[in-house]
Amino acid sequence: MTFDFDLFVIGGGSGGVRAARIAASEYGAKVGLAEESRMGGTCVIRGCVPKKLMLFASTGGASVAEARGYGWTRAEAGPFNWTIFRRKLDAELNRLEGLYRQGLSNAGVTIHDQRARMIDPHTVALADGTRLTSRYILIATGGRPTLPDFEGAEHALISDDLFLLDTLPGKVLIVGGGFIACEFATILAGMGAAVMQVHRGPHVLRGFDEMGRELVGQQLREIGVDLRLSQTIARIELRGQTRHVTFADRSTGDFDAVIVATGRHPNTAGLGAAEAGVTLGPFGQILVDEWSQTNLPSVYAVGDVTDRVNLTPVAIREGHGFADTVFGAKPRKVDHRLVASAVYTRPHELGCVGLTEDEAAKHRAVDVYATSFRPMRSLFAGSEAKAAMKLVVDSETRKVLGGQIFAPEAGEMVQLVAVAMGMGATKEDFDATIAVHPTLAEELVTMRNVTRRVGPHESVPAA
Ligand SMILES: Cc1cc2nc3c(=O)[nH]c(=O)nc-3n(C[C@H](O)[C@H](O)[C@H](O)COP(=O)(O)OP(=O)(O)OC[C@H]3O[C@@H](n4cnc5c(N)ncnc54)[C@H](O)[C@@H]3O)c2cc1C
Ligand SMILES: NC(=O)c1ccc[n+]([C@@H]2O[C@H](COP(=O)([O-])OP(=O)(O)OC[C@H]3O[C@@H](n4cnc5c(N)ncnc54)[C@H](O)[C@@H]3O)[C@@H](O)[C@H]2O)c1
Repeated sequence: MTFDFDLFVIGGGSGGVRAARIAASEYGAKVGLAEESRMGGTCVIRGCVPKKLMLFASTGGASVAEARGYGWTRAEAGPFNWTIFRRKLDAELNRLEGLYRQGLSNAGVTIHDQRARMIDPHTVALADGTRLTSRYILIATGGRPTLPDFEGAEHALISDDLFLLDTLPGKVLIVGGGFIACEFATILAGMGAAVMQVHRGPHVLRGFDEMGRELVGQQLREIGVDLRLSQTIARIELRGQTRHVTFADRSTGDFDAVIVATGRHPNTAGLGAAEAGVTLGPFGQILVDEWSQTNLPSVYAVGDVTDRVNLTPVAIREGHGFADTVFGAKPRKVDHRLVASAVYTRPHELGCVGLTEDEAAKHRAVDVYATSFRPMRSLFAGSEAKAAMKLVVDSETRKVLGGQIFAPEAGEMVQLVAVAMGMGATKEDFDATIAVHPTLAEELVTMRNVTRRVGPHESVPAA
């Protein structure tokens, strides 16, 4: 049987672009790709990249305050100009989108700037009605924000909208306690908005290590966010330009904008995958095996649409692994166990890798090494902000099972801890490493004493 393509990719985000480019440029496959919006997907256009640039912009005030603490007595940030930032942000995203397109074109990928839907295990239909056949189909359609079901939810913004604002709202309500809610509360507070954040649970960042959950919540309050825990939103009413919000406990508040960041779900609605015979999970995710293959031999899926670990580098690795396996005869699975990540809050961010203390202690005896201190740089400038680090160590094998870092640029540090842990480093390997001084990261190799022992040998007191 002949096909129009060897591979047809649905979705031009992190996973889809990488798979298409590698299959075409390294393995000579004839590849088509459909993207219904902008090339680059969530990360480049409405996720990691613009978010981090906004974060950098939001730290101007804090940097200047620190400079004053070092003797630059007349340092003054003045007001933040969103219009100038937006113009530069748009230009940067256009540049990056151009690079993604160029990369695909250079690799010989045929780009279709429209929505695609699956018809059968070898056929897709484009929005203009064109039908195309392919030996393999890769679904890489990502995820979409989940809107909670409350009255007036249509008056709320989602994270996609924040990069397109014409003006910065003065008074903002953020709903949620995950990555996105905590990062945007930090960003908007840094840019000068009055921010209230409501989260239904007792601590932000469900699923993270307790240490980080408590410290991020505390820091949000310290930077001026009015964090309300165990609280939810019941209704939004539009009163002129104002969002009048009623909370679950019947208290009310008026805001210029309400931002909902209550999770994301796999983007499979209207995709035709289920109708074509692909098995979906209960949340609409495409079910795949360790090779990213669905129940249909010709159909694979990578990235957020599979709801494994929803991060850009994971989607990229899955897309690359798929291309190597299917077109390069180099079978490559993705190991999802030791994926490091960071929550970009300020002044300290949270870097995490491996097991949390509670996860590790469920099945084995664990030694926890923890430290908390005021970093030299901010302390000198007059800040009381505390950094914290934790290593979770298997008592028997001495392997480091998890690392938590709450500090400036913790994402940069935890990346390197992940390398050591991937190589199976023990606590003694960390101890044998001579510190770089004076740095924050040296604490990772100088924590000598066990702070506590948890798990099956919990009764044994720490030395
Ligand atoms: C605000 C925010 C901040 C984030 N920050 C980080 C971060 O700091 N670090 C990190 O690692 N991750 C971050 N993420 C997560 C990261 O963006 C995703 O994990 C990553 O983009 C997933 O890549 P993907 O290829 O699976 O999907 P996506 O990048 O979402 O790409 C899917 C693409 O498919 C297109 N599409 C969908 N359906 C169709 C169709 N039927 N036809 C044609 N095209 C279609 C979409 O338009 C989209 O471009 C963030 C996410 C958000 C929302
Ligand atoms: N720095 C990063 O790497 C980064 C940053 C942002 C996003 N992301 C990715 O994007 C994903 C989505 O982020 P997110 O913050 O939207 O999701 P999340 O799953 O991290 O958090 C969702 C939050 O919404 C709350 N929630 C859910 N339903 C609710 C309801 N009905 N009412 C009130 N609260 C409700 C949850 O309790 C939770 O706190 C993340 O899981 C992550 O994979 C990564």
